[in-house]
Amino acid sequence: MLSSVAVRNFSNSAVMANAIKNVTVIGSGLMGGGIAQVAAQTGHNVVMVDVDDGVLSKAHERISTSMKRVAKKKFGDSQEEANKFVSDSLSRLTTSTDSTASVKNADLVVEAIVENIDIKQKLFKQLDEAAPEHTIFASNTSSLSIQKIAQNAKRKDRFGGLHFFNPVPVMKLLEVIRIPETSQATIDSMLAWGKAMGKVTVQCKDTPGFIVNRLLVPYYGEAYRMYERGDATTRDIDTAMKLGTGYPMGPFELSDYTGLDTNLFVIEGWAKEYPDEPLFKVSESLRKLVSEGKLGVKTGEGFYKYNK
Ligand SMILES: CCCCCCC[C@H](O)CC(=O)SCCNC(=O)CCNC(=O)[C@H](O)C(C)(C)COP(=O)([O-])OP(=O)([O-])OC[C@H]1O[C@@H](n2cnc3c(N)ncnc32)[C@H](O)[C@@H]1OP(=O)([O-])[O-]
Ligand SMILES: NC(=O)c1ccc[n+]([C@@H]2O[C@H](COP(=O)([O-])OP(=O)(O)OC[C@H]3O[C@@H](n4cnc5c(N)ncnc54)[C@H](O)[C@@H]3O)[C@@H](O)[C@H]2O)c1
Repeated sequence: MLSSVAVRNFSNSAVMANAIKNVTVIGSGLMGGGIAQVAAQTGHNVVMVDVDDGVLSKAHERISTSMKRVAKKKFGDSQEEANKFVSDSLSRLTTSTDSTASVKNADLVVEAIVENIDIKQKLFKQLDEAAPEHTIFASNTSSLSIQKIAQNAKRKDRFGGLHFFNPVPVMKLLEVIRIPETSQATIDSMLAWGKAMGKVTVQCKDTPGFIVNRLLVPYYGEAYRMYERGDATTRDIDTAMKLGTGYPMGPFELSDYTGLDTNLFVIEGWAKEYPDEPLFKVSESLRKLVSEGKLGVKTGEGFYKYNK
């Protein structure tokens, strides 16, 4: 069942025939859980997939908590409407540990599993054999090439990138990425779906980091080096960027928030693939913190300490 907002958005679009109703999200972690949540909230039928029921049950709990926050903001005055929003949204969300069975009715599959090229390629090869002809495949990868992820899938015209931002229920942006083979009909469907999800879409080619992460990596790198040289403290750099440019978090706060292991993994991967690019140089302070298990907010310490 599509929500009235989703229906209105689709009917405004030229791609009504390709409207996406059934969405399968593979991976129920930080990002997959958020994508599944927003898809269910905006009227899509969602199957959320992960490796075991324990992981799925924790994801379901996180989604339910986050939906209550969204509902409180949306229907502040009316507890009844808020409860209805949460229960209606949750009724559209089912879970599965069988990724191939989960795509049988999918119009769109969004992959948000671990950032590993071999595992992603293997998954899409299996899904390509199991999914209906019309199903669009998309990856939410932060740093890998969509073209490489799509390598083993035959449906390259129905393959692209849909890059969401953390926290998904709050961040308005969705990057829509095309590979050379992606058809215009696929791009149109992905753009219309992004709009139905309540996101603002931007389009770009399949280059490292797309738009946001391509700019974020050098920004982080310069901030880390400024701190390493002793030019300014982490606190002062963060304060400067928040009050001087209006960012909600400074580079060290944001690094701790996204996870220093994730940042290091991305930057190291690019440094290896593009050894002549000085903007992708790995920072020693980042390497040291990760080697000490200080991964940011999730471990209670990164560039800063947090109350767990
Ligand atoms: C090295 C390069 C690679 C990096 C790694 C990969 C990066 C990746 O690919 C791309 C990214 O994501 S880049 C990263 C991109 N991300 C950024 O750049 C993030 C930058 N930071 C921000 O935009 C803000 O600091 C936050 C929105 C995180 C928190 O907002 P705040 O005002 O500071 O603090 P607050 O008081 O907590 O929240 C206020 C209200 O927001 C709502 N709400 C919040 N979380 C929610 C949730 N999970 N559910 C539902 N609702 C949620 C809620 O209404 C809450 O009110 P409540 O009364 O408490 O319910
Ligand atoms: N964390 C971020 O800020 C962020 C932002 C944008 C994009 N991304 C990208 O999104 C993807 C997921 O990141 P995350 O932070 O949600 O990771 P995460 O570790 O929180 O979640 C990944 C989930 O995928 C599951 N999984 C692993 N292999 C699987 C398989 N074969 N089948 C089904 N489930 C499987 C894991 O059990 C885990 O629950 C990555 O590609 C990452 O680069 C991350």
